Amino acid sequence: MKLEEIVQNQTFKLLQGTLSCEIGSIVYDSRQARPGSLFVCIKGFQTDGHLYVHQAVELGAVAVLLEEELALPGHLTVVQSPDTRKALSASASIFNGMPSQHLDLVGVTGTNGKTTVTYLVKEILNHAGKKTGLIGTITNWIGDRQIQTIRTTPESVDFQRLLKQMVDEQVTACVMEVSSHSLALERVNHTEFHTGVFTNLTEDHLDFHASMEAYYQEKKRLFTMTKHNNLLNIDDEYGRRMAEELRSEGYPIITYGMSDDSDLQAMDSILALNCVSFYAKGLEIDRKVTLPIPGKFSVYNALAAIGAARSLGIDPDTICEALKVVNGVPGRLEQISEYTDFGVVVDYAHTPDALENVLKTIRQFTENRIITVFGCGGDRDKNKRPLMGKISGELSDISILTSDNPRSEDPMEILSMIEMGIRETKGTYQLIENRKDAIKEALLLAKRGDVVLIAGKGHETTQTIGHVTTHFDDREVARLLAREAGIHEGC
Ligand SMILES: CC(=O)N[C@H]1[C@@H](OP(=O)(O)OP(=O)(O)OC[C@H]2O[C@@H](n3ccc(=O)[nH]c3=O)[C@H](O)[C@@H]2O)O[C@H](CO)[C@@H](O)[C@@H]1O[C@H](C)C(=O)N[C@@H](C)C(=O)N[C@H](CCC(=O)O)C(=O)O
Ligand SMILES: Nc1ncnc2c1ncn2[C@@H]1O[C@H](COP(=O)(O)OP(=O)(O)OP(=O)(O)O)[C@@H](O)[C@H]1O
Ligand SMILES: N[C@H](CCC[C@H](N)C(=O)O)C(=O)O
Ligand SMILES: [Mg+2]
Repeated sequence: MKLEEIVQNQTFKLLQGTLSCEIGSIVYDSRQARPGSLFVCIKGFQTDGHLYVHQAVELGAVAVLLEEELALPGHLTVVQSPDTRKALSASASIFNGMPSQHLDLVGVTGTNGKTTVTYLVKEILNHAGKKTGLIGTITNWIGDRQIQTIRTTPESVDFQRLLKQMVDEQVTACVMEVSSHSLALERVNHTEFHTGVFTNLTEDHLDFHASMEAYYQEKKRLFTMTKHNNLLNIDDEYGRRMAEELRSEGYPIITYGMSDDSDLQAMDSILALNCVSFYAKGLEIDRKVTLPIPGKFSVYNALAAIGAARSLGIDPDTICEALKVVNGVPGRLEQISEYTDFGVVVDYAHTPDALENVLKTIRQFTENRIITVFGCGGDRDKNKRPLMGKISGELSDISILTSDNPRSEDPMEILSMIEMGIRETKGTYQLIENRKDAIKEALLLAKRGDVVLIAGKGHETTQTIGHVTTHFDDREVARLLAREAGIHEGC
């Protein structure tokens, strides 16, 4: 595609060269440049893409889109933009043929529940016989083909390319997680969402967003990009506020929750050990729904999925049949079946709200004590550390504080921040920096009827300490320790 076509609707200044040059790929990382590339310089949080133009040119880039003027070889085309992040997403969308216009795209945002809701929606759409795409934290899917991912919501170039691939492979609907980072960093601009879903908004990512208000405003941006419906959880205070604001701004909304004024309402919920069931009223569902995932929050996730599926025109019978038999989501309330005397559950709760919900859910079904192993990520929101400590102290019988991707921070420093919160409670706790040792200790302490909750890493298969990332999977560790314990007893 010619550069003039790519930048046609953008504000830019041609500094040198010609817009009629042919572009074969768009890259924002100099290391990805190849002959025919357009290299877009992004001023980032860690470094500045302008520093790597020469590497991109050496690798074959023929054009550069930048913010700051640089002295560059005369054969290059150089275009200046006031905001290269915005220019990147606009260019990526045009370059890939505006793929979001050729399939039904559902965007799910909120602090907790995005991955779970996207999995539920995908299962419903599969059940309805649709070839479906999924973009999110654990993995991406094009129909039955799995594609690895490192981001919850990819950078615009990678995102638009993936959507185009889906369109090329006859995917008719895609459901994706839209993180607040992606909204703030313009990753999903120039995208047409069929339906938007808001799960909830609670404390997280305040390292990145200046305040809860800023976090809320970023999330809200998704709902100004939707063509058909916006589904909002009005039992959440931010969801209710968003519904009121969007309604008065003229955007289409559908509300869901347990409140009487919800368009889609869950009534008479039954929360059982391995499932939830409720009567779903509204959106022509009007019947009992069962979901084989426990916890009150599963009722909300199911409502969100039902609403999204109805918005896409899926009939109520298909939705309910699909929900009845859904598979659990990897690393979300995943039980480690090797343990029979006591329960062992791995869950991705890494925010105060998620930890509270998951502990309250487990408490309902625990005969004896809850032993919780958890930590907090380094180089991430520090405010949540004492909050999570307090929640675990109040809702667990024993807490074992340990490392969860300490990244560049001192692991013990993170633990002492969590400890500040737990100290406000009467909870018993230990600090064990090494995560495997911490899990082992919890399993040694566990007695008949207890539940060991290993929280924070869920499906993750790595642990990052300093700049070193090694293989680590809570589920594997728990299974390995079960085998070791078995061998030990056998002797
Ligand atoms: C805060 C944040 O999201 N940062 C993202 C952002 O980084 P950045 O803009 O600061 O980039 P940078 O590293 O300073 O580099 C600047 C530019 O130089 C380029 N560069 C760099 C080195 C080089 O040799 N050549 C080169 O061209 C880089 O490609 C980049 O374009 O853009 C990068 C490229 O897309 C991302 O990799 C990076 O994600 C970082 C690693 C990250 O950890 N992001 C997390 C917080 C994130 O996005 N998480 C959300 C989930 C959150 C949730 O809901 O829970 C997600 O959607 O995944
Ligand atoms: N609707 C919900 N409300 C509150 N907590 C939830 C909800 N759904 C799931 N959780 C809890 O939050 C954890 C994370 O769930 P999930 O992965 O679905 O959320 P997410 O929004 O995708 O998270 P991330 O931002 O890390 O991608 C789960 O392991 C569970 O403990
Ligand atoms: N999407 C979240 C995941 C956190 C998971 C936790 N295990 C950690 O590493 O902090 C984030 O990037 O903040
Ligand atoms: Mg997720």
